[in-house]
Amino acid sequence: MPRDKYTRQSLGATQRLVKESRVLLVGAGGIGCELLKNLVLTGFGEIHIIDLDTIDLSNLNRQFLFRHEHIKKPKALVAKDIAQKFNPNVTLFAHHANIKDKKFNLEWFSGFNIVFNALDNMDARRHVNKMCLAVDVPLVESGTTGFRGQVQVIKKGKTACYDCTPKTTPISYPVCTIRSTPSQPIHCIVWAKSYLLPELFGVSEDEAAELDSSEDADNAEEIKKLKEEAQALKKIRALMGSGAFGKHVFDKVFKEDIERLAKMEDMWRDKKPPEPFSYDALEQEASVVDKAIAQNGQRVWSAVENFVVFKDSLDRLVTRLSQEQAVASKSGEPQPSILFDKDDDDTMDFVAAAGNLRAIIFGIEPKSKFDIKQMAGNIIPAIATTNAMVAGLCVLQAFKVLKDDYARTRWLWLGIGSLRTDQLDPPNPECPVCSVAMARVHVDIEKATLGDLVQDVLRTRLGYGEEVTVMSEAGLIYDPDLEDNLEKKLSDLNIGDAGFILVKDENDNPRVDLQIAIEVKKPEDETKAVLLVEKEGEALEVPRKPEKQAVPDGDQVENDDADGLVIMNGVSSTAKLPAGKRKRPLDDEGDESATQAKKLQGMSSAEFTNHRGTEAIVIDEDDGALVIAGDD
Ligand SMILES: Nc1ncnc2c1ncn2[C@@H]1O[C@H](COP(=O)(O)OP(=O)(O)OP(=O)(O)O)[C@@H](O)[C@H]1O
Ligand SMILES: [Zn+2]
Repeated sequence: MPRDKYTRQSLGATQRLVKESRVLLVGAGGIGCELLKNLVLTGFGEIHIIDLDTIDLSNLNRQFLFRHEHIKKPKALVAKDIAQKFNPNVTLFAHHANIKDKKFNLEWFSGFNIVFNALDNMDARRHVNKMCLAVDVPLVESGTTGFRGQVQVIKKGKTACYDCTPKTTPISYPVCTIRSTPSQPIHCIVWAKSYLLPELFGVSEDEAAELDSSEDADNAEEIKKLKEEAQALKKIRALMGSGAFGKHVFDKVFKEDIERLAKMEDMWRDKKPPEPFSYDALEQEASVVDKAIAQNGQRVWSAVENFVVFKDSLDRLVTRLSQEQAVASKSGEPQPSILFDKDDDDTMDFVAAAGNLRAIIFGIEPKSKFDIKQMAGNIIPAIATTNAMVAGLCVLQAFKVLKDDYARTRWLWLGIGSLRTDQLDPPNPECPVCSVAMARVHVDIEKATLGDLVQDVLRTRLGYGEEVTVMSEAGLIYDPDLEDNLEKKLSDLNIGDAGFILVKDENDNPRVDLQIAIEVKKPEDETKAVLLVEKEGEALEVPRKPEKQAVPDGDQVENDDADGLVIMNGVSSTAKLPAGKRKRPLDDEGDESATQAKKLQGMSSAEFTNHRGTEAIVIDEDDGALVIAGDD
């Protein structure tokens, strides 16, 4: 029986497209391993895998292509070798490299039918987004955080791109919650990590991203007091090195500041006021506690155990800072500071113990060091099944992409126990990446000057007037008052293969911004050093900016309810569904605990910013099989 009998049966005509396709998979980590397996088993003809990393022990629990003997070997190469065994009929290529490497230039990207992102960072995602837009190759973008995940199809001119939606900034907390009225363990942990530790050993609280000052004006009186408190702590910092430093710090933050807060009766009308600690009382009990307790990260420490770890870690940090200061003074380097790092035991012990002492003062449940490490380090566990589901959804979307059926591609949101589908947004007309016109130029890098680009391409070929500015990735390189660079070679201006140039038309009735992708390749017309790449019969024209930018229609997709699906058990309700299928609305709408968990975990993911809460549909077959309505 031919190996592809079943895929042919289930995919029909699409199978030929799959077989003939050339795809790129960026990232061979959690999602990447699952996705590669799916692509190979589905029979995608040629698959390129790229990953810059080597295999680590911690990857083995979910990156199932890797085994213990592969540790320290390149992910891309091992993934290729293992996946190849699943299906000898597909051709695999592995690249152990950074996708941002110049050798992966536009020409290389343009050779793929689809690109899949299975990455873990915004920088690489943005790069791939930009490259795919520049060569008009569709991109299937995906990501997971814990039990949540998403898949987004990106197609130039038809859908929003990765940069069309602003990405959320990391989670922050109001200053007053952290400094005066904590109510949850995370507030005490953030206090220790982003206030106390930096005040004593690092940069000032003003620079801590986790502290949100936007409500300061409403609490002017309290904020003034808090500033005074911080000033007093700075004075104590000057005592570092003296024998009594630890006691000074302790008394300041766990006694005096707390006594001041406890006196503010208004604050404690509905809750128990904080109770200060006595250094001497704890010191008496401490003699029976071994400081090695710090190594027991699973058990929640008692007040006195936290006290011992607090003093011990403070001593370790003081010694370390004074040694680093001595070295810096000798070599004339700037004064060092100690920053929080969850994998640095000294800072981790300090944050755990100080955070717990504060929690006990405010009647908040203390946590184990292990739990505090997760919270302080914003560690969100990677879940193998979430990755697997997201990887499966990527392939389902890819079938529609291959058929050029963008009206049916969807934005998919995997939640806790649910899967929602959403229409893809049209491109955002304000997007700095995809709202601009795009062009490619071939450049003879030995000869080409900025003048060639401005004169031959912008003025002569595209009809730009005098008032034009040109920017490279490093900044402004040309405007009517900055003509010095015109005679310089592009290479001398650090513009090379896979670089981008942004052109802004400053004339009356200006054109939209133009992004020019640079490709180092001798132009076909040998008389030219820079040549615009144009498809035959499709001369590039840069449109004028509309008077008032209207939101374009994009490729409006129909609202096809039956295309939505949710994977869940259970039944209810009726709707526009194929006969024999049943529907019920999502049940994690307004899920407080999920929202809270997301906040606590510092889920900064842009992944969830665009969620519009569309009602989703459950489709169950009577036999329990999942049906994907609308996927023919
Ligand atoms: N610029 C890049 N070029 C190529 N591969 C990249 C680039 N940036 C990230 N990656 C790869 O993308 C993959 C993302 O996978 P994943 O999110 O599972 O991360 P991980 O590093 O394997 O696991 P974790 O971060 O949870 O320890 C990683 O294997 C990483 O090496
Ligand atoms: Zn965009």
